Amino acid sequence: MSKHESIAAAGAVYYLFGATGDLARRKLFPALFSLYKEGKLAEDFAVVGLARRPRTNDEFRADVYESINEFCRYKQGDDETWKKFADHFVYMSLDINNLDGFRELNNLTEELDARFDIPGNRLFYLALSPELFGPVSLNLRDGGLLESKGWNRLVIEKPFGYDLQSARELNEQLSHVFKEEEIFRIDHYLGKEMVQNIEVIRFANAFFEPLWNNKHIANVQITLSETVGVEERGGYYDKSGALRDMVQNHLLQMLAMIAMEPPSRLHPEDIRDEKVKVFRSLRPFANSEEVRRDVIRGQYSEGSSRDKRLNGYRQEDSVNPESKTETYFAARVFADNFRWAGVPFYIRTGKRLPVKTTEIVIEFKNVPDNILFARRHDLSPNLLVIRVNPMEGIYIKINAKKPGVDNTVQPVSMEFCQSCQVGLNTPEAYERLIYDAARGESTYFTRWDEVAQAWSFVDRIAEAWREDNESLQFYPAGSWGPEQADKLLAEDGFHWWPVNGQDEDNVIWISGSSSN
Ligand SMILES: NC(=O)C1=CN([C@@H]2O[C@H](COP(=O)(O)OP(=O)(O)OC[C@H]3O[C@@H](n4cnc5c(N)ncnc54)[C@H](OP(=O)(O)O)[C@@H]3O)[C@@H](O)[C@H]2O)C=CC1
Ligand SMILES: O=C1O[C@H](COP(=O)(O)O)[C@@H](O)[C@H](O)[C@H]1O
Repeated sequence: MSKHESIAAAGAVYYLFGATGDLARRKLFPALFSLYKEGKLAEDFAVVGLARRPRTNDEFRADVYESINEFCRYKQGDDETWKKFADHFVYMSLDINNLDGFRELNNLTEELDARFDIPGNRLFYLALSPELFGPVSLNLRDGGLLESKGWNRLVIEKPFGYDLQSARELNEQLSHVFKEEEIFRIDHYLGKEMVQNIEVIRFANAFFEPLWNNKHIANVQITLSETVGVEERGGYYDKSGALRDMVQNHLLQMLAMIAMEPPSRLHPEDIRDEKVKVFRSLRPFANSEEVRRDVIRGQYSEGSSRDKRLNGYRQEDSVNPESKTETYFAARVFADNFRWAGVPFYIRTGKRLPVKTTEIVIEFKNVPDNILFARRHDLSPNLLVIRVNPMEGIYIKINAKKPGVDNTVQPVSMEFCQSCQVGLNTPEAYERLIYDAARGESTYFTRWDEVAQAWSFVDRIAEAWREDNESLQFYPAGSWGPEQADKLLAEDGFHWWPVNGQDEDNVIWISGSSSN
């Protein structure tokens, strides 16, 4: 057996619903090609692109070729690899609502099984708008596509519902056709290297785990900031807003990874059980006053970045000119459990902020007041910063003696820059997630009870906002969002730590990256 064969996922037919769409072009084709290049897809697979638009197989392969050229971390390179890869791709025009089309798809599948020696495994990837998730599942069943002798898996994109009620209805529809263990709900943040690294940083380091509690941690800050505006996605985003688009999923998932107890076994269900416990312990907002006190809701107005004028949200195409949708969200959240009692988690996300970054900051409590240092110097708190995106790495900030005779203390940062070591060529989240789904590894997919708990937390906020016409704050595009988000921390004696170490002029950097 060659090295590659030992890591390849089991052969399967991959049905890519939404094959002419944006996600397929920017993420899914490139991810499949990278997996193929690395031997994680052997030769016993086929990809069927599905959408309504007509395409010949050759036209479809040309689309895939262009997408890889533009977005893949591996370019096609040698023609031989590309030709072999492209040969596995076929296209079929299909309307989700046409059951006969699914029967035809079943016939095509039999041909592909025979041609590529595929053992009857099926992976259905729904890169479609969410209202089609239910109908596709029913037609897959009624069209006979689930009757093969191998496994069936459904990979489903976000958003999973609009609120708890609609998520329940969707889940109910899917559960008539697929078992929970066959459903792989994507949250692409769980596919990111540094989000997966949280478990290792926490549970494989004697430095951190003993301190990982309310005795030693003062607060946790999670920032997911974006420079982009709503772009062409107004149709979707104006109904969703930051709360549903980013908080219900990515931000709460990262919070759960930080806050969860160590699982008793490294089994997907044990890990997901621990995350559910965190969601259950989130203190629900009791009424709209509490939401007003602890949650900031903003929308970008006209502004600028690097001398470029930027439209306000309401001026964007396909957005209601009187929209009250939030493009910024910040909140103070508590997990009411033994480990985290009293520790605020500050979470924020926004569009049209000054930088694109995702960072998690763990701020430790200061050492006790002592005659040696804490009374004589203004000590900076120790920080552990996990850089998720786009730079990957961690740094810790500690206090050290400034060289010289006057015995002063200065902050020193020690950095592990993962991006500098492996370049910007780490696997994309979608590569990892497609590979995991093909291997039946569900750890980094969200289970139904996690999704439901996250919705019930978020729904209380949405409900309070529905009645409230005043809490929306406007912030200039290109700024760090409403000032109220700073006040939220100031009330507790904290401040947002600058992202990317931006104002760390006084910090000495000790890098763990370049010499390796
Ligand atoms: N784009 C992104 O970056 C991200 C997207 N997502 C999620 O991924 C999903 C897809 O998003 P995206 O690719 O941007 O959407 P697009 O609108 O770009 O693509 C939608 C796709 O669905 C197909 N489609 C629409 N109606 C039908 C139908 N009745 N029958 C068959 N095919 C149909 C379209 O093809 P045709 O018109 O030819 O039928 C097209 O291929 C959504 O759930 C989105 O929320 C999640 C995270 C990021
Ligand atoms: O799911 C989404 O995520 C992207 C941000 O993802 P990233 O990997 O680029 O950080 C966000 O722009 C989009 O609105 C949202 O739907």
